[in-house]
Amino acid sequence: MEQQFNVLVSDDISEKGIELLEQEPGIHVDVKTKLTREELYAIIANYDGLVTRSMTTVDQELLDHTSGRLRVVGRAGVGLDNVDVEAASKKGIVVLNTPTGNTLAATEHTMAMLLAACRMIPKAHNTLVGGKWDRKSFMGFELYKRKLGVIGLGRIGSQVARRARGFEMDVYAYDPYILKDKAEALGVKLLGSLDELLRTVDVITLHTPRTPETLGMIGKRELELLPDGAIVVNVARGGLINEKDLHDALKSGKLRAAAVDVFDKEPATDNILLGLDNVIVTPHLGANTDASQINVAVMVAQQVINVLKDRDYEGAVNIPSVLTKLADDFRVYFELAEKMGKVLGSMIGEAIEECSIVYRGSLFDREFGPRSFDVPLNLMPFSVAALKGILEPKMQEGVSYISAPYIMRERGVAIEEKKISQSRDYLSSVEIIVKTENSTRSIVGTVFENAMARVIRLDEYDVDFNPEAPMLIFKNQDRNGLIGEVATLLGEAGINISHFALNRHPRGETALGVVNTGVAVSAELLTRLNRVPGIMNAWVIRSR
Ligand SMILES: NC(=O)c1ccc[n+]([C@@H]2O[C@H](COP(=O)([O-])OP(=O)(O)OC[C@H]3O[C@@H](n4cnc5c(N)ncnc54)[C@H](O)[C@@H]3O)[C@@H](O)[C@H]2O)c1
Ligand SMILES: O=C(O)CC[C@@H](O)C(=O)O
Repeated sequence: MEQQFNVLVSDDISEKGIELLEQEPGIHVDVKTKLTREELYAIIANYDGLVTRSMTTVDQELLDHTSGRLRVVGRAGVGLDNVDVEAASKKGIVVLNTPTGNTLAATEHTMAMLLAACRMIPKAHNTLVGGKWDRKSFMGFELYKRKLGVIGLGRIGSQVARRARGFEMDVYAYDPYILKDKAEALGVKLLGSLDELLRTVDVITLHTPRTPETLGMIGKRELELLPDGAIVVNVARGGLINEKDLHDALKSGKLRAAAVDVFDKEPATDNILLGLDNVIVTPHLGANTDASQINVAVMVAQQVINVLKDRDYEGAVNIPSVLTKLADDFRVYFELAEKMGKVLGSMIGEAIEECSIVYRGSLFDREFGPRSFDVPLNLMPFSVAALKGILEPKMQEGVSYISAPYIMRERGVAIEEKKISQSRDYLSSVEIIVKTENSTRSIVGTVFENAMARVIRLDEYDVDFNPEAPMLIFKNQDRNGLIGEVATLLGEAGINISHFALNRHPRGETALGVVNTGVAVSAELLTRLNRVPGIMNAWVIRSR
């Protein structure tokens, strides 16, 4: 008899997704939305799959009520703010999302918001509905030949750029992680810095994920760089623009208008922007179209079925099945490769052109091919972990073990794997080498006999550390007293150093320091550290 699987749909998703689940033999579906936490705790142990949108919080507490039966959580949409992916991974639960399913909906909403802001359509509508025939107050802003600045030229940013070209706008972009060729193919001019973009364009539209780097990326200083009368659009994520600074720039007339779909805190019913005349707001409607809701529901339903029926699936953000198939010593390498990738990804500030992963030692001689591990692009599982680690600091929610190789390929990054049976200094090691237009960075790690994973070299520095984020890494001119100054600044900020490693460059003059900081160094402290005389560069490696 065919095995039966129970799936709970706990948020409103399109009927089409539910039908797909219902039609699948061996799957029983319950749709129970708006459950209280207690109601959810009481029934979750009966289910093999859970399908959510953003209303169900899948946290440790809920997972503790699953009694080991739950195998997959599917999120219809992109954001995983409501899912504790790490806790799910630890329980071997696959977490899926559908980042491509609502790209066009968010793109079209961006265009709608931009046009509505240019012509103040909501206000004009309200005036007429209120009985006033006022044409004088609504002088519009024409897009033809105006300059659009796209911040983040990924899936949605690229589609917005295409449509803006249809309006015959001159399109510019700032995205340090894509190659010029991609922008050129879209007819977009890629600029080297955010400041340059802001000084160049008349309108900006944001399409980056929310990461520590993009959080607050547009504030008072950045808004000042825009020409007077500029327009700002945000259909990406709350927090990318400082709301108070945006409010002030709208109020002072520095900005002509803003169109905002996403907010620091949602629901945003008492947001500071709501009282302004020249702002257009929508309650996070970017993905709200029939087509996109059908897309994400069908995609998530199909993926959930695939996981439960042991078929191939694409959208997993974690990959517990690979982890559980790897023997213990390889699992340590898998985790090490991801952490090493994260170190390099946090230190690289421009588009990657090549990425090589070199495996040394007979340990890696065996076959790790696709038949055993279902790994995309036939890569070794450790390479996938490394690629995810490299991308994560700049992407977060959009990157998974499955998507990382495809994202790299889409960005034109050449990926190479090499196995060298002999390893000179250690029994085995993994090296990741990343090339960009202006630099090459590399990191080498090994696992000692007691399963202790260590980095043993970073760039040209032989430095031994546990790559456990949060960390601070810095390069400095080798001078007396500098380490003391760094330690004092960290101490003053209440940071308790748990490990400190330092080594000189083989040719002297410079050194590299690695500090395990326990908590992430703030942006402000990083600026102060970068100002210490002799510090050439400092980077923060965050845990999430
Ligand atoms: N409003 C909505 O309902 C809605 C719907 C879908 C997606 N979104 C949001 O839209 C955003 C974009 O989604 P996407 O699918 O295009 O993502 P994507 O991952 O395809 O593209 C994001 C791009 O941002 C770039 N980027 C990262 N850090 C950057 C930085 N510091 N400066 C400039 N560029 C940077 C990346 O290189 C990438 O090219 C995400 O935040 C997503 O959550 C919102
Ligand atoms: O409407 C939703 O579910 C959220 C839309 C979007 O921000 C997402 O995270 O996919």
